[in-house]
Amino acid sequence: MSTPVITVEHGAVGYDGRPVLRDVSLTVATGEVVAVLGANGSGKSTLIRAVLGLVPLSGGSITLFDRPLRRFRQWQRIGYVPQRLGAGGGVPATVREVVASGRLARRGLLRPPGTADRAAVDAALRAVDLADRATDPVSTLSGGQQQRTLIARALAGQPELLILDEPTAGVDAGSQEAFADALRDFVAGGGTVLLVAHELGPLRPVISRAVVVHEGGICHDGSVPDPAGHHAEPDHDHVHPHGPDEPAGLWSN
Ligand SMILES: Nc1ncnc2c1ncn2[C@@H]1O[C@H](COP(=O)(O)OP(=O)(O)OP(=O)(O)O)[C@@H](O)[C@H]1O
Repeated sequence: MSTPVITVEHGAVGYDGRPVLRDVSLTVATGEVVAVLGANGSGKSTLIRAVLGLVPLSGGSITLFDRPLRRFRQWQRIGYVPQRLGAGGGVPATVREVVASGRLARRGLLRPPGTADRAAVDAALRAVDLADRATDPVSTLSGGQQQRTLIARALAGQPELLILDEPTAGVDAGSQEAFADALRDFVAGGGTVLLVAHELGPLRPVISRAVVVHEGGICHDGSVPDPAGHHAEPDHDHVHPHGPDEPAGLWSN
């Protein structure tokens, strides 16, 4: 069995005393691409925020790279792309500047960027297919390209684990394909991915495992279940086995 990158054991989280996650256990091993699926408000974002230490656990434990979360200090090993954060926001930064900011945790604020920093930024821009837009202001990009800029920023830090909250929500088809390719390359290079998604679309073949969150617990952990109405899609190939415990429809809106 490969090394666990994330281990959540009996994790519980509540907001203002209201339980949102209860008794959640999850292990993500090196090289896996795990999709966290579930209906709106089921607790998907809360789960990944807990893994990142952004919300405290009210019960259970989490380890990252075999270290207890409270003692984990090597945050440069993790790249995080939060939900719907506009990269533009009126800031006149170029795509390259935003991506280069992903190097800060590695090189520190006071040291000027070196050859390795520039090479990592170039590689991240290529990975998301935005090298030709590097000198453009982020505000001139489409929503999907802005999202790819944020993914490139995370990749520029050369993380071992990428955590993404709805990376393809509202993103055009071209950007979704580019993102799927970038994930494939990242995993081929030894990376591990945990992402929240509603629609998998072009990501589906890249996902190695799906975890479905339902009412604060994990109700499915295994192969990617069919979304509600998926059979109606024109490209549905009708070859998926339907297990008895398959929570069809639980991860639709
Ligand atoms: N900071 C917060 N304070 C209080 N309640 C919160 C907070 N963040 C989330 N919640 C509540 O916790 C529950 C789970 O939210 P969460 O964002 O984890 O769900 P989700 O599955 O990611 O939903 P979505 O698909 O809509 O993003 C919801 O009822 C939400 O309203």
